[in-house]
Amino acid sequence: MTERHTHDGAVKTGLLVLVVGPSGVGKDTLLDAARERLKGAAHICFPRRCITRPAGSVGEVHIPVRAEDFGQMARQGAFLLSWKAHDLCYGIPRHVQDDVAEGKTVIVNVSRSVIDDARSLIGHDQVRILSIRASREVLRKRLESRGREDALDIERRLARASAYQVDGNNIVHVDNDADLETGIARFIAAIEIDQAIANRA
Ligand SMILES: Nc1ncnc2c1ncn2[C@@H]1O[C@H](COP(=O)(O)OP(=O)(O)O)[C@@H](O)[C@H]1O
Ligand SMILES: O=P(O)(O)OC[C@H]1O[C@H](OP(=O)(O)OP(=O)(O)O)[C@H](O)[C@@H]1O
Repeated sequence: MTERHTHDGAVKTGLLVLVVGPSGVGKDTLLDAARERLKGAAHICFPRRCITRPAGSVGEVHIPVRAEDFGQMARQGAFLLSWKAHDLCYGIPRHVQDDVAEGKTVIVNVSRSVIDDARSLIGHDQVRILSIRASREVLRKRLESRGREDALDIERRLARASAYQVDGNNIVHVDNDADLETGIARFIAAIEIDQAIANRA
């Protein structure tokens, strides 16, 4: 277990917080709000993801990577975690492992399919899962309102919603089925619970 001692002697245990949930549930929106509201917490970081999605697309600010370069980057060890979804490739930069080892809390949006990989790489006790939930009807409305995908891609994303079950330990479910401010408050509260647990570690 890696720890970092702050100026007041408090012990900060490194954490990798994985934000997961079906497409359209609100992961990126909640992360953007948390990034803004927690920007004063120096030990909490929200790294950008490498995605083969064109720069400037609707939604998250990501690190654009050309599809023809992604495979080589992965083979060269550029990513701690990587996966394919929605005809895109996603990578979490390798430095995240060092950030956690230095005692930081790192919060990232990942596929449900890589949760066990993260637990194996980082250690079960240092991985927390924030599982964002909303009904299928809400998912459809949000994907349509987002306007980033066409009708076929929306149907494919909705079909994928039930493709994975989130199980194991250190999971906090966050229901994002109400108004946005309520969802943000619940999300921030879940992060603060993780911080309290880490401080007691
Ligand atoms: N609680 C909420 N209430 C209303 N709209 C929301 C809420 N959470 C997210 N949204 C909207 O739903 C859409 C999908 O959110 P997004 O963060 O892109 O989801 P994900 O990253 O999980 O695919 C966006 O247009 C976003 O503004
Ligand atoms: O494997 P799953 O758990 O179904 O997740 C599929 C993908 O959706 C999310 O990405 P992204 O946020 O770019 O897509 P979204 O905004 O449509 O959720 C997540 O980071 C995965 O890359």
